[in-house]
This record gives sequence, structure tokens and C-alpha cells, in this order.
Amino acid sequence: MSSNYLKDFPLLKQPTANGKRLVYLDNGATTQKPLSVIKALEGYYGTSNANPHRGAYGLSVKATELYENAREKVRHFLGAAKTEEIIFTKNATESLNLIAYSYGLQFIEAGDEIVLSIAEHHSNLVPWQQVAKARGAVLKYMYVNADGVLPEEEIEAKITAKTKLVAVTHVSNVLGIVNPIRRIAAKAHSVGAVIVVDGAQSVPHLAVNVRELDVDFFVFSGHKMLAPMGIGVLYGREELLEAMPPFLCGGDMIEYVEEQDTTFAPLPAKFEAGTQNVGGAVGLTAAIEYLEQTGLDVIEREERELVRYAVERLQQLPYITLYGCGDLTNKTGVISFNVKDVHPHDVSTILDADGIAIRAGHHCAHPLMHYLGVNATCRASLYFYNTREDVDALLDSLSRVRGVLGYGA
Ligand SMILES: Cc1ncc(COP(=O)(O)O)c(CN[C@@H](CS)C(=O)O)c1O
Repeated sequence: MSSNYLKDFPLLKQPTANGKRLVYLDNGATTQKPLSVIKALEGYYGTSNANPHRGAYGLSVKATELYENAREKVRHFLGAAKTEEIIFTKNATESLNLIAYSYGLQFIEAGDEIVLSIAEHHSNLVPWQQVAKARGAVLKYMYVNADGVLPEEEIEAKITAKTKLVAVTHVSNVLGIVNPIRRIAAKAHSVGAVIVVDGAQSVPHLAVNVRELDVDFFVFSGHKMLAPMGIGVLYGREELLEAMPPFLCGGDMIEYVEEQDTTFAPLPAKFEAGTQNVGGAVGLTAAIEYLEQTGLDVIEREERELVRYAVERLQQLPYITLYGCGDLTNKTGVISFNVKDVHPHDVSTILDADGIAIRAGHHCAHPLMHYLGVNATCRASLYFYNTREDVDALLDSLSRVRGVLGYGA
């Protein structure tokens, strides 16, 4: 893993509060930002900021152009057919809620089944619980195997003629396993169901083409792929978005408002109420440019090499339990683990003293934690700018955790 990316990431070069070299291994939560993204934000607010779509003056026209250029950049990045199929939101969570409350409440009926995987993040699980309760639908789960992989027999058995919607993560934020989306989409469509894919942990790490995957909805958050916080994306097939009622109502999303009723603006504006995050969209444009210049194939390859190195070293520690690391064939850089006798929060605190930033907790995945038989885990989530030296630092610090707490080796 080359560390020549570090020159682009100011935050990764600064020491931690206690003067240690920062080893940032929480990329599943959010990624750090390259200078090109930071400068894009500065440039927008320094030269081009205005409220888009509303002003007839030059600055507003410029802001509108930047915003709509960002939409075209995302369309191309996801391989979508039309810019009308790209909706900007705040984040993946808002995108998933938009689908649940607009598509779900409109088209799911009593007795219909909604199929999830047990590895869903709460953002792609709790909204569907609300829809199931509101409409009298049934929630069913596809369960992963001991290696965190979704078996073919679960896909085949759980998606049936009663299934109306399948909502599944492309990559689990706990297990890091890449799910067989094309296969799941084919099965969903064979029974007349739609498929919603949560791409929050896949889009930053591997090339995604929504038409090749044949998905109906696909979401992601910009901040997990080098972009600023506050900008997210919902992709939806045009015909489905056209049939859906608005999610949020107000300015920009209307065509005409009378005292008792309103006609709505065409796509994508129908789903973009109020003043939009133009700065975030400009930052997302710069983030996509950075990823495309680096190469998602390069990112995926380098990450797989690094995760293999990390897992091989972790497997040599007898007091470490790994989750989702038995089959590395389709695995991104997410590594969940526990240290014998030590709570993940204590592991994280001890690692922090050595400059190492990992996540500890339930990772917004309570049902998966319960299924794995744990309350919480530690999680190191690698990205292309991490290095073998970062992994070695993690292992060195982990080797001291039990000793620090008096458990011996
Ligand atoms: C698979 C998946 N799906 C949705 C979300 C929500 O992303 P937002 O940008 O917060 O809306 C996340 C964010 N997971 C963070 C925070 S819990 C993590 O540390 O794993 C995710 O991983």
C-alpha cells in the first residue's frame, strides 16, 4: 500500500492531541478529505455562492450551474441513465427514509413482505419497520453464514411471491462483505418486487454501476467517500420516482400552489424541497474527481491487499475474535473484532492513547450484534490512504491492550 496519498490529506499529517502519529482507521464512519475537496468548498463560498434555481442574476445562475453539474457528475459516476434519476439529500439515511416514506407507504399493502438482510444498518432497517407497522406488512430477514456471507439458499428461500420490496446493504458496515446484488435484484424482480440498495459502504470502495446491478433504488453518503458531510444521493428508476409522492414539501419543489392544492415540479426538483446544499454538491464533484483520478479499481485492489495483510496478522493473536473474516474473496476494508476479556470501548481508549482511531460499539446494527452473539465489537475500517505501517501500529498497540489491563499476554 503506497503512502503517496498522504500528501493530499492535511488532517492525516497532523499529530494527535498527545503528539502521536494519527493512525485513522474509522473510514466506515467518515473519510478524511483531500485538499482538492477542501479547496473546492473554499472556492465555491469565496466566489460562487448564491441561492440556486431562484435568482435571475449571474451569481445565482452560476450556483445553479455548479449544482446541476454535480448532478451530472453523480449520474456518470453511478452509471445512471438520466440526471432526473439523481436526487440530492442530506445523507444515506435521508435517502432511505425518502424511499420508505414515499415509495413504501404508497405501494406496500397489508400482508406484503419486506425482505431485509440481518446485516442492515439501522438506517436501512428502522424505516422499513415503520412502513411495515403503518401498512400491516411483514418484515423478513435473510441471515448471513458464519463468514458473514449471504448464502444463495437464503436469497432463494426468503424472497417469494409475497415479497414487495427487498432492502439490502451492498456492503455491511460491520462485516465488510460485498453482497451479490445482481443476484438479489434478479430474484426480487422475478417475483415482481423492487430492490433498494444501501451503498454507503460500497461506493467509496468499489466501482458501482446501478444499471449493471439492475437495482431500482441506490443510496450513498458523500462524507464516506471524501466529500463534505451534509450531501447524500438517492438514485431511483425514473418511472418509480415519477409515481412517488413528494417526501418533503416547500420551496422549489412546486409548480403552482393554490389555496387548497398544489401541483409539483418535475424530477428531480419534486424531491429537493428548500435551499439545497450547493457547497456540499461542489465538494462531492471534487471528491468524485479525486476517486476517478485515483481509480476505483486501484482503490479496491489496494484495499483488498491491505485487509488481507491485516487479517493475516490479526489471526495470529489468540485473544482476538474476528467477525466476517473467514472468506476474504468479496471483502472491503472493514474488520470487526473483539479482544478477549476487554470491552471494545476500553480497547478503543487504549488504542487512542497510541494515536490509533477505531470505532467501538454496536455500529448502528443492533440486530446483527444480537445475531453474532455480542453486544459490541471493535472495528478498524481501512481506506486506500492507509498503509501497512498503519496496520502494524494497530497490531503493536493491540498486543499491549490486555497487558495494560493486567490480563497478561
Ligand atoms: C451501511 C450504512 N448505511 C447507512 C449509514 C448511514 O450513513 P449516514 O451518512 O449517517 O446517513 C451508514 C453509516 N455508518 C456509520 C455510522 S453508524 C459507521 O460508522 O458505520 C452505513 O454504514
